[in-house]
Amino acid sequence: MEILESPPALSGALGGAWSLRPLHASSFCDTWEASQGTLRLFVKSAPRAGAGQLRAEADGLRALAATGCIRVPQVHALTDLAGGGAALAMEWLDFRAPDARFGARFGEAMAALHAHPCPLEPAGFGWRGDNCIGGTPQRNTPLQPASWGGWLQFWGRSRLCPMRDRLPASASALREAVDAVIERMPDLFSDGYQPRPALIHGDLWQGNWDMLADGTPVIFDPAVSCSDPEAEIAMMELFGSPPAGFRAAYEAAGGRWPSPQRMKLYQLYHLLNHVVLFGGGYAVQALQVARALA
Ligand SMILES: Nc1ncnc2c1ncn2[C@@H]1O[C@H](COP(=O)(O)OP(=O)(O)OP(=O)(O)O)[C@@H](O)[C@H]1O
Repeated sequence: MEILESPPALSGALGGAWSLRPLHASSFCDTWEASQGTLRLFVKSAPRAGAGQLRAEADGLRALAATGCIRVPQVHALTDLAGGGAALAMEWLDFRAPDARFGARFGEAMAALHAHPCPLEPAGFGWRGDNCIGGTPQRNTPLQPASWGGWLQFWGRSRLCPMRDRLPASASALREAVDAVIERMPDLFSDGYQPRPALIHGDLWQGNWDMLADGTPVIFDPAVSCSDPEAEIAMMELFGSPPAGFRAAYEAAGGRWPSPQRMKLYQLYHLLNHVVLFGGGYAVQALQVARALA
């Protein structure tokens, strides 16, 4: 992606006199290191098309920070840019390679987040606004009651169905398999598990967590919602895996690992998203998972 915002314009939008160093461009935004004296910020800027995604990211970071359970970059400013764009400035964080005890600290922090009371009022599944998963819009229309039945409806209506509808026309077998999974969903809870809504990061692949110099785990680039926490673990297990020691600490602190069937159910959503975004071999993998569940 080309750099869309000129450094002087962005510096002005952030309050002036910032020295800006371009870092990289993702599918929807540019990233910058902004410095002013000893103050450093990590800044994302996006044109109109990506501005909503940045606003949702800021909202998600603030919601995660408000739980007090896990470290996220603090939002410094969310600013409008000319032409309907937006810039999200957050504190600059220096990461280190995870140490031997990192997984345990991370597992404890995630268990605390998943045990934290659902911030939606009244409690339910979804979120106060839609956001994006990767570059794909994610529907979060809140759904009460916060019961097992409510969760099944939410995962069907707001997760699997919208993603199924975005599949390419050529993916008719996959669409049918997804429909069969939706029908079968109640059977995947025959162990009596009753999910309750908790705030989850929502997109916790290996590229969205790291460690600070003092050992503190940090999560960033969220796609939050109030969901079954098992869905978070399933995502962590899909692309890469949680660090050594995570699972033992997570379970010791009261977190629950998904059953093999629900692991697949929740991973299917992200695999479908990868078919939508990248196509190719993800369609084969998604079809295998869907057929194994249906
Ligand atoms: N607050 C921060 N301070 C310093 N570096 C950061 C910060 N947040 C993220 N980074 C670095 O920038 C990289 C990209 O961040 P992030 O995932 O939020 O951006 P993105 O544009 O959505 O990227 P991608 O498209 O790769 O997901 C991260 O992998 C991390 O190394």
